[in-house]
Amino acid sequence: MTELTPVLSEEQIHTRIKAVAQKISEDHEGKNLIMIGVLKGAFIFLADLVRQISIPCTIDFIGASSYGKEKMSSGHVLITKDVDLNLDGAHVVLVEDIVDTGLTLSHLIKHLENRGAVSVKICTLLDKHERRENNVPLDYVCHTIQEGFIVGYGIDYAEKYRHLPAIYHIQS
Ligand SMILES: O=P(O)(O)OC[C@H]1O[C@H](OP(=O)(O)OP(=O)(O)O)[C@H](O)[C@@H]1O
Ligand SMILES: Nc1nc2[nH]cnc2c(=O)[nH]1
Ligand SMILES: [Mg+2]
Repeated sequence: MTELTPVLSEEQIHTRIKAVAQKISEDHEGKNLIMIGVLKGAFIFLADLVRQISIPCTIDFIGASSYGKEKMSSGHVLITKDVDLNLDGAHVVLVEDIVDTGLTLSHLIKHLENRGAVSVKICTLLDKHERRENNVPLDYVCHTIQEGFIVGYGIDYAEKYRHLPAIYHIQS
């Protein structure tokens, strides 16, 4: 039987989003800010985060998938959709739902720098420590968790549970 245990409520998520959005806005005052969400998992987080940003910014998405994984990362990152905007001279905030091994991010940071971004900062909803392999610098972190498999608020297990408004541990 599949069991969902609450980890973060909607209120806990939104309180941190407001604080992090304020910090991103302060740090990027006067800069060409592009907020880039990593599909699919970050789609809900990005939508809530940008509505709390108080300076002008543009928005885009990049599609990435660590293929072959169910609850395991395979070690390969595939870019399934590239950014459409021109990144020359841009200050990018790359928005992730969860950082686990760090593999997806380390691949995407290099890719965005190669596309011409002046700076690439990382904003993640969840920083999960358990399986970190790549030491990526996380500039804006909403919540830290140690272990377990998470679903909800954009984050899936086998494409299910993304629609849940809060965050849960899943056990099957
Ligand atoms: O730090 P890592 O070990 O690389 O794992 C984190 C990535 O894994 C998940 O995406 P996934 O590739 O499962 O695709 P999805 O966003 O479409 O669900 C999650 O959304 C992150 O993007
Ligand atoms: N759904 C889900 N995907 C992940 N990808 C890397 N870590 C996780 C996790 O805890 N949950
Ligand atoms: Mg993802």
